[in-house]
Amino acid sequence: MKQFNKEFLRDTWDIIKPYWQSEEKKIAWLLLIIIIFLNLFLVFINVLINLWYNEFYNALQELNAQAFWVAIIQFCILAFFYIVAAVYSLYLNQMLQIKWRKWLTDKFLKKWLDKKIYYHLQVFNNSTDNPDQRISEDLNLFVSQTLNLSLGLLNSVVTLASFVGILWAISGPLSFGIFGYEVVVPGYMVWAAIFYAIFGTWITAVIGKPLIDLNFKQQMYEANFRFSMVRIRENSESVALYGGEKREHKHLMTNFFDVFENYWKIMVRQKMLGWFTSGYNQIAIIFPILVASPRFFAREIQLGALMQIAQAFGQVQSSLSYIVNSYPSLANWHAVADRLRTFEHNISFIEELQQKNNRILIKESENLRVENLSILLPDNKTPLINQLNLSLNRSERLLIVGSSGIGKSTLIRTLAGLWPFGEGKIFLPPKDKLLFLPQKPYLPIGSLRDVLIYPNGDPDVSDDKIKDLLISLNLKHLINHISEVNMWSQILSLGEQQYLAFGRIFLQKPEWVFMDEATSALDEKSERMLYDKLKNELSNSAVISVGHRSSLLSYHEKKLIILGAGKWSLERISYINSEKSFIS
Ligand SMILES: Nc1ncnc2c1ncn2[C@@H]1O[C@H](COP(=O)(O)OP(=O)(O)OP(=O)(O)O)[C@@H](O)[C@H]1O
Repeated sequence: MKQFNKEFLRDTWDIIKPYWQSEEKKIAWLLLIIIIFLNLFLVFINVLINLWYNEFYNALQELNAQAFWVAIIQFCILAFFYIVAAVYSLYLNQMLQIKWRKWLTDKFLKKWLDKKIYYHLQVFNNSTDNPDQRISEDLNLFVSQTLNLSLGLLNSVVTLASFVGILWAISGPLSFGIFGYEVVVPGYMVWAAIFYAIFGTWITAVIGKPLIDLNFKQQMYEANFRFSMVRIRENSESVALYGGEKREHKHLMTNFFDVFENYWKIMVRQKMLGWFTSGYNQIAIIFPILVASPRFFAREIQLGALMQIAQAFGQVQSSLSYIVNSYPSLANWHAVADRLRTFEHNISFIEELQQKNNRILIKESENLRVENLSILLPDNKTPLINQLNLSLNRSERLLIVGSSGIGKSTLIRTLAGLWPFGEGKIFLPPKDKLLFLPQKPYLPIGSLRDVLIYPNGDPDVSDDKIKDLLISLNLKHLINHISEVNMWSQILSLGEQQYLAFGRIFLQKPEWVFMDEATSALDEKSERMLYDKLKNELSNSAVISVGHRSSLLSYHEKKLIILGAGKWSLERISYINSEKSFIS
């Protein structure tokens, strides 16, 4: 098993502890205490049922009908309390699990989405595979396994302690002669149960050990297989246009082959285990009676005591087995906790990276001002832009140009506070006055209304206003679908998506608009229409655009040319005449 060292325990405790000290701590502790109480109560009823065995079977042996009926009524009462406690123990346990999971999910989601960590994890730290899986599956497993393992162990220890005493008291000593000596084994049934349980669980562990690793791999292979299909779904059009079905099919079947092959290994292993555990469990029914029978036939004990011994033996053996068997469960729990720990460590790594690289100072101000801004690649050496200085008022418009891959988007990323590599100062108006439109228009899953008000628009904006906007954006055919929830990014053309993204500007009216090739999929006429509308409706808003087309020049007053190797030049765009032709 992986090591339960100090570091592991400290990190795992750090994941467990906060919930029990949070604002939900009262209800959490109350639920936990009730669950523990119910578990102990169940053990107590088991002890009473064990005593009942004695009376019931003695009544049968003595053909005592009255005692028989009294025992039946006693059993009904015990069974009633057992059922109520068992049902509520499970119900409250699940309630605690889902509450704890909800709290942890919220915490992890916050951490992941806070300070753009999700973005930086993806771009700068590839070792965090599938954060989605960590937050959905691993948190679920962690919570359920932590509770079930600790409660299961508590239950087993208390059961073991209660029944070892009973078994010791009722089993009596076994005496036999060996080489002429009289050997007396006190409480011999206890030793028999310990021997039986340890033997059984040891063999189970030996046969079942490879299953831990196999089950872990099965989860991973299933996730890979699922993810490959999700990728096809997301890129269905591209795959269809390329006609890549054969290649995809082959790839999916290669992925599925891992699932198949691993499952086959699990099957074979489980069959081996099945031979043993079925036999072991069957023998467990007869074994204690067999071992206790000499005293029964010697008339030292009655049928009642014999059955009581058998039941107590079963309890001791099964709780001991649980404790020894918790080995694979603990290994599984360790693996889950490890994945959550690495996730947390990677988040801290990114936070450190952000701190270390915070040589780009971003401060609030009324207008945009950039002072001595140098932007580097993530190697922290290769320059994209050196010592950039520029300023922009609210009424000005800046066009950023340069060849592909030269660093235009990276400058926008830096202004947005996403790019940590470099140094210098950026003075920017407050975040709620800015709107960034990225190169790939992002349409969240939801209605067209949700798409348009994303991320911070007014949710109560009237349908009429949205309809008018859609009409003005040449999207009249969408006005009857305003409230239709859909994956719009899969339905609308790229140009239509850029229209919608642009629509956000007219609806949300930001004072500062940053656009990274936000009209690249539109024809020149549509692009002009949008920029004209922008000029008319948001005449007091500053615009910073990245673009390749010369037709964009007429909508801007300044031009920043990024030349490569850190070089740049900033120029004022001057009109030659009013016929929309320009030199810069
Ligand atoms: N996460 C990253 N890790 C390493 N290099 C990166 C990363 N992101 C961008 N780059 C590199 O930075 C350079 C500038 O990229 P950027 O996206 O800013 O170019 P661009 O001028 O916007 O290009 P285009 O006009 O094609 O959109 C490119 O060489 C790119 O490969």
